[in-house]
Amino acid sequence: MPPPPLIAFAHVGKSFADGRGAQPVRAVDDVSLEVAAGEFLAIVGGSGSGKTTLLRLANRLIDADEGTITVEGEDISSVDPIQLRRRIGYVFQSGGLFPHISVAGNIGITPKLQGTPAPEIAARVDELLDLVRLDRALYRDRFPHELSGGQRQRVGVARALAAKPRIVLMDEPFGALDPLTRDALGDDFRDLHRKLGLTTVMITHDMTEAILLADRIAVMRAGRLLAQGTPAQLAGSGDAYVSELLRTPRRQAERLNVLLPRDGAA
Ligand SMILES: Nc1ncnc2c1ncn2[C@@H]1O[C@H](COP(=O)(O)OP(=O)(O)OP(=O)(O)O)[C@@H](O)[C@H]1O
Repeated sequence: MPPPPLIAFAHVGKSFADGRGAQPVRAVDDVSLEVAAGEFLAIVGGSGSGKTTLLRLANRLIDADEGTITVEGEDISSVDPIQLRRRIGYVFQSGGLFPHISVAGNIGITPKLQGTPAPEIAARVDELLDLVRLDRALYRDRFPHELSGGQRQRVGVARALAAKPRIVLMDEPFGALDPLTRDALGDDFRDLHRKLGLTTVMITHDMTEAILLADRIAVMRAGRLLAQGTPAQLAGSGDAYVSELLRTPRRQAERLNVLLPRDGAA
């Protein structure tokens, strides 16, 4: 028998009141999705398709209207949200760092809230800076505004890992970065995912990034889960929207093959 999934959504729905008296927005609509232990899942979809809402439902930043979500086998509706969030690392789109707290303070914030003694926090911060490949001496005492976008995201990843979670949720973590930094950070995170035995769910707009980093991809549109599977399974899904999403990486790969000679072949 396969091991039970680490995260499971079963017929999950979430609507938001419009606020102007119009119909509520159906942000997530009857989504059933399982994430296995050790898996790297990407959620891909256009703006407003419900990706962030689905992610935030998993750590109870918001609560579902319908359906059941289990994390490590527990129905999260009966788990204290603060405890739950300490078991799940969360990386925000633009780092989400506290601007008036140093890099070390940002990374150590969860252990501090958990009452970890200061020397242990300091050691953990150094370990995490090494893990995300930021020079301790240079970056430990800087403030977020003294960092590049890529460095901020590295700190965001370190902070998400501080309480040693098994699960990491990432909301478009590399979206705002230049392509080289994005590539380097994606590769580094993929290595961390493997080395630490994490289970990762990452939102991205970019199908190419999803194909390159994730084991499996879930495609959302208008709150619904349209398709899920490995890139090869998606390619065979036959869904017109999924085919459209796959067209760009495919065309780019073909064009690059023609235009860009391999090293030494020019
Ligand atoms: N707190 C909220 N109140 C009202 N409507 C909301 C709220 N959060 C999300 N929505 C609506 O729910 C829908 C899904 O939003 P969501 O942020 O989940 O999409 P997304 O796929 O993550 O989009 P993006 O890629 O632009 O971040 C959108 O129509 C959005 O306007």
